[in-house]
Amino acid sequence: MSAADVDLTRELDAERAHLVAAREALGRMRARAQHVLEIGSGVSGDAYAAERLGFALTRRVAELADDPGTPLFFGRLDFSQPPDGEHPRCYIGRRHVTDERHDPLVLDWRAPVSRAFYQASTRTPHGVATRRRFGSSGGVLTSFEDEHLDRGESSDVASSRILTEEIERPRVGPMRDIVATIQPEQDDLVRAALSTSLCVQGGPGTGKTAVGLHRAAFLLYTYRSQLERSRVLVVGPNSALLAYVSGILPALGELDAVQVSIDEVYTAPGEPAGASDPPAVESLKHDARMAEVLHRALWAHVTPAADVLAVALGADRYTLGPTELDGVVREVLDRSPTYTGGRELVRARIAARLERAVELRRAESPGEAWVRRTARSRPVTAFLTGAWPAVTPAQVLRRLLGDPAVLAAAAEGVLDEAEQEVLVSTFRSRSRRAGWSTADALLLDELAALMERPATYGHIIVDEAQDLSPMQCRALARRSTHGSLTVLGDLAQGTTPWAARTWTDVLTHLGRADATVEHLTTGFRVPAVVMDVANRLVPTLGDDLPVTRSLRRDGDFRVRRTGDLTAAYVDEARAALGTEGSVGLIVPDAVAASAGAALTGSGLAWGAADDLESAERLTLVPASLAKGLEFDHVVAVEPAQIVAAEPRGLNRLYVVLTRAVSRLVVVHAEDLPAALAVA
Ligand SMILES: Nc1ncnc2c1ncn2[C@@H]1O[C@H](COP(=O)(O)OP(=O)(O)OP(=O)(O)O)[C@@H](O)[C@H]1O
Repeated sequence: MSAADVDLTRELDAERAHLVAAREALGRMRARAQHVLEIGSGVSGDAYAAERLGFALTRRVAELADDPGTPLFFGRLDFSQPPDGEHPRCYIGRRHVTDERHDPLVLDWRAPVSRAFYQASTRTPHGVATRRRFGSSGGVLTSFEDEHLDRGESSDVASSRILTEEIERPRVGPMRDIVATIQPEQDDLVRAALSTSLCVQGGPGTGKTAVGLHRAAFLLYTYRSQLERSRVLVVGPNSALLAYVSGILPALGELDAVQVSIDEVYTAPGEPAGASDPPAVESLKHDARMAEVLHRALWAHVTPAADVLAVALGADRYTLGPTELDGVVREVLDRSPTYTGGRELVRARIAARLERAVELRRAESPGEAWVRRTARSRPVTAFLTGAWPAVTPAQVLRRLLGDPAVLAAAAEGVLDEAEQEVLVSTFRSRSRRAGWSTADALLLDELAALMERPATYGHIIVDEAQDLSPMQCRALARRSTHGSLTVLGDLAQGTTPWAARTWTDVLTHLGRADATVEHLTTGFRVPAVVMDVANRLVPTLGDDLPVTRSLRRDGDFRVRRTGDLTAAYVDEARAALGTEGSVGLIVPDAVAASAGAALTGSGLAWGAADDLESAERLTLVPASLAKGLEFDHVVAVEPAQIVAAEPRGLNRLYVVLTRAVSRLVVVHAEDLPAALAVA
């Protein structure tokens, strides 16, 4: 061993000793939190406060859990000019660890000081002399790399072995966090202020999902007290992607974000579901024009007063005539209330008018109790039932879709006759027990929000946002009226019939037309040999879409033409299982069931794409569920059939071809789509 090697070994030993000390300190922090929890749960008093305290303490204990498979820090900064009040040397990790004197042993990656770890360069050193990155295996430090920024040394991903290894490591199990290797342009997005609404356009594998989730963790840390009340919502396209990424925030110590699929945002738990709509009807229900139709349909329930309203007090009778009643209704309508709130306001104002009439005649107030009773009295309620009836979203929608005359009145000048006709005929042809369709749930949510404003979130992060319909955007917009949004997506990967062609459309429907669109163009997932093939499709997918430049020089791409498709893909799946990492067999939706049977029949164990519990290395993925997922080895089956299956079939194929982390094999019997075949 040379003298330099001896120095390096000594240095690594010193770092390992720091890791041991940090682990011990974390253990003490956790023991203390556990102790406080035990004392706290013995404290009696206000049950609500006790429950909240217990919850906070339990969470604190959970946050301080140590994962022995991951070192507590992944980087170190030596400052030549430390920021005010900071130590000249800082270790950067997933959470703060302090010793018994409260001195920091590890700084949370989200702390302001840690920013320099991600951003420092020779040009803008942020006071950093040396940046150290640690390599590790199974929780043990195995190596480190130094960049002496003060000597003009700076490495990028390509020249850093530790960064390259992290990016190229096989993917096994769910998606992991990227805190150790966040790139400067990603870091800018992660750390944007809570008040900033962002839209991130990026090609496949450029880290949009990762950026969104790390942004959630950053915001929850930086604006803790504000967001504890107002909450963060993370929205994904489907349960398969949520299952893949749902472990990241808990691994970063954040247990409080709500993660749901887009349908879950607006599906009311109590409403029966199960019906489906033909594609044309579904698209119509996702169209922004439906908002106007629903608005009119609901407010059409408010009608002029027909009779005099009379209440008695003792022997006296007090009345309000139709003109006066209509005046009250008009005053309330002018305030643009919600339907339910407006109804209650009319009730209160009528009671107030009657109170005034009593006061005028008797020169004394009838008393608060009388006013309250009168507001709830039979005559007042009867008037409201006629002029401003209590209705539910389901009643309004059933009447609208079930009665051509009601629909015609609400849709006049908005939907043409053919559109009205198909809405009604589809609804009428449903069996009584069919329940609502997913698109109906969206309409019900729109109606419910006209009646009562929904709870809002402090921040909403929405992934695969290119696929949102105008009506889905509205459902998110009304849940973020007081908050901000992070909108992530790729216009080239739009596959829904209503997928956006421009971000301006999406942002406008989200009520954030002024949000800036940021671009990510470096791909971290798909190797260059595979990306080059997928990029051939890009010119056919939309206007002015950028191609993605892959950072990865490894990887492999093959095409296999066959007369026996099933035998060929089973064979490829089996061969792929012989190598390291995860395997995704992506098939046209129509053959998913038979592919499952073929795999099982051939003795290959496999898991379903949305099965969180599956421990199988082989996953069978219908093309429509591939979005956002990734596998080391992808076997993509029959591109022509994937393309033919839907109007945006080429976009779907682009999604399918960009799921591979290392190797892609395309297996086909039919000719390849022309856009792909061009070499
Ligand atoms: N800075 C980084 N360091 C290491 N890995 C990264 C980095 N950025 C992204 N990755 C990895 O690249 C892969 C792709 O990231 P991600 O899924 O977030 O991309 P995406 O843009 O959402 O892709 P898609 O559009 O295909 O859904 C993931 O495995 C992610 O962990």
